[in-house]
Amino acid sequence: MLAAVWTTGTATDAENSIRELAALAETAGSQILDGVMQRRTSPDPGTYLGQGKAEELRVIVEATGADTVVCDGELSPSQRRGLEDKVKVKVIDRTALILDIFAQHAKSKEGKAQVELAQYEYLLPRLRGWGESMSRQAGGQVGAGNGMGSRGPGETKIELDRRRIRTKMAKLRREIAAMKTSRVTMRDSRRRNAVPAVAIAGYTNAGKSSLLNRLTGAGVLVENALFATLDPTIRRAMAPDGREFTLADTVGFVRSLPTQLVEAFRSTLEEVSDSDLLLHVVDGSHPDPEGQISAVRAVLAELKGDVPKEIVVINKIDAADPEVINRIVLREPRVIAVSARSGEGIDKLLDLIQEELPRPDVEIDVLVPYDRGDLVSKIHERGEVLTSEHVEQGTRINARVNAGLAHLLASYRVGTPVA
Ligand SMILES: Nc1nc2c(ncn2[C@@H]2O[C@H](COP(=O)(O)OP(=O)(O)OP(=O)(O)O)[C@@H](O)[C@H]2O)c(=O)[nH]1
Ligand SMILES: [Mg+2]
Repeated sequence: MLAAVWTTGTATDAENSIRELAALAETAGSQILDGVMQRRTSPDPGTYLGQGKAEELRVIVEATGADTVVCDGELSPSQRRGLEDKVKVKVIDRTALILDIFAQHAKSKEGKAQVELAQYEYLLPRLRGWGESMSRQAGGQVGAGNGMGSRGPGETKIELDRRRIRTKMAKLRREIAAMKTSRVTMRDSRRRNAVPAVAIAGYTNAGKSSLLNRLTGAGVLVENALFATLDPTIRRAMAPDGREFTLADTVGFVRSLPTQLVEAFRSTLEEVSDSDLLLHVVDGSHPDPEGQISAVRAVLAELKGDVPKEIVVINKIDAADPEVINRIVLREPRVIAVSARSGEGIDKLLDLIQEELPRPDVEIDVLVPYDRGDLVSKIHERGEVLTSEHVEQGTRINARVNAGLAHLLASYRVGTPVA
């Protein structure tokens, strides 16, 4: 059963919101039986829904045999307990639901540690409330089986006292920090080789992994499910002019992403803020793509550091309303419409990426002998070739490269290089 209190925005916003909640609950593996929605200035402090609506919900729960109520918001411990007492089945909120999906999808050691940390963060202030209502309702449906919201360090470890949980959290933070170090080292080595980093970010299910696959031929899992990708995948890609860059697929964003998750996934999300260029993928066929764009930007704004230069990539144009696409194109300064599925617009996207990649800063004029073809390829991969000509003694190239490569090529310089 879904339950939502609708406080601001239009009826369409409220509908989109509950539809997304349904998609999230289905992704977590549940079957939606029904839902109730209530218009109120604010949620009831005791039971989230108002008394009348809560009673209505109880009746539907009984009639349908639902075993869980999922609320579209973050409930205080007492609201959750209050509503649970009323409807007599387990009540979870949107945050717990998202945490549950992340727990199911985390594959890497780092991802698992990050989710576990976020779950503890969510659990800690709720510990007492949950424990009480659990023991009061022992034998009932609450806590029976492994339903939604009970995976990970949930009910089984509930007896752990706060101090032990805090110790565990500190340990997880240290582990995550250590894993971050190895990733930063990898990133630094990419930096040294001056390979520009491009990150793909965007709302969940926008088609980020599909785009990565389309641009690089990587076989990353694509699924019509929310949060299919949790671990960043990084692949090499090539601009039309032959320059290399890395392309990173990242975890999808969602409206009011639980702050515990933003916190726990900070090091992963830094993959985005540390990149040279951001491809912000938007599902053009979604009912509210602009809402998705602002939700993603709100999460990005929470990260430290500068948000990199952004290209808005409107995806799924094969399924989208052209008017909606036009609306977004007019609003965004750097924007392109593509279909990762059909390949439409992908060439133009690659041209745009090439234009926006950081430009290497040293201009060189070199004559490379024919037996150093390796250097010529390096110039093509790492630099921006302005002119290239085959002469008797070798290949004469005028290009922009980074300082490291310019140094490597110093002995092949012709005339005076322009810095
Ligand atoms: N019609 C259409 N569907 C697409 C297109 N690109 C992706 N999809 C579909 O959209 C769904 C989500 O695609 P993914 O690539 O997994 O999306 P994602 O952004 O990586 O999603 P998460 O990792 O779950 O956040 C899949 O069912 C894809 O087949 C497209 O250009 N057109
Ligand atoms: Mg994905």
